[in-house]
Amino acid sequence: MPAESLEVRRLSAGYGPTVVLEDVSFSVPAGARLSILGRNGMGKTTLLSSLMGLTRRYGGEILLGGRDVAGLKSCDRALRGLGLVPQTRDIFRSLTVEENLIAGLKDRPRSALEEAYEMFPRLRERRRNLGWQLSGGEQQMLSTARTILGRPSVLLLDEPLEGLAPVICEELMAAFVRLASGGEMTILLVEQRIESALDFADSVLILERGRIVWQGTSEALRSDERLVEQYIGVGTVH
Ligand SMILES: Nc1ncnc2c1ncn2[C@@H]1O[C@H](COP(=O)(O)OP(=O)(O)OP(=O)(O)O)[C@@H](O)[C@H]1O
Repeated sequence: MPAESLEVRRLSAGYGPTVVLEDVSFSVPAGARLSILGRNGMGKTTLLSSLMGLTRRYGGEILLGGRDVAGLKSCDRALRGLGLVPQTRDIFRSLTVEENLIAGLKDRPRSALEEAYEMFPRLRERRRNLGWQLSGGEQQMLSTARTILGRPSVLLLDEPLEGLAPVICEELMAAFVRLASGGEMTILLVEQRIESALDFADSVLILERGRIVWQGTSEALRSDERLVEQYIGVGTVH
């Protein structure tokens, strides 16, 4: 499935009676890369979960390739092309690495597993190990690889670098950039490391208490230290 555009219009969502996201609107062209920033607890994970249909929606539209998927169940959104790599690394702990990857293939041939092993050689070495036997970083690799194997048209990444060694982080970010620039996927990234987030993305949005307080290009944010300090709470971005 090639990359598709994503447009979110006035989305409000939360958990049970608690509204977390309010009136969130943004759009990402097909094949573009967006980073979502904000301090802890500001709603970044809730935004990705809401796009995937895992929260309660109070209002708004989610247009994937121009068609509203907001009324669809999570599994149907996945079939339409949305793919989430959650912060919780939801791998099957009692299945092997290879069985986990096979579960992500959807209707693709088994030979496609090679793509995952090329991206993460460590997973090939551990392909007969069970999910629970993997380190945190390896679980992160497996969760990411399994979602990418399904070839989503819009990929949602929730802190995919957590627990990975710096050299693997760099390789992984380069792989994400290639997937987007090759027109294969549109990518939304939640990432705490602001430098990685800015290096990765064309554009950025900042969430504060469930609302978008700033949207613009990575370059514009990089050159405005005041904004970074105000909304993200860190100093200079180099
Ligand atoms: N399952 C849930 N039920 C009720 N409230 C929740 C639930 N998950 C998150 N929240 C609340 O929603 C708000 C936003 O949380 P969220 O996890 O989306 O923030 P975040 O920006 O991703 O934070 P972090 O950077 O720490 O991961 C917080 O106030 C949090 O307490």
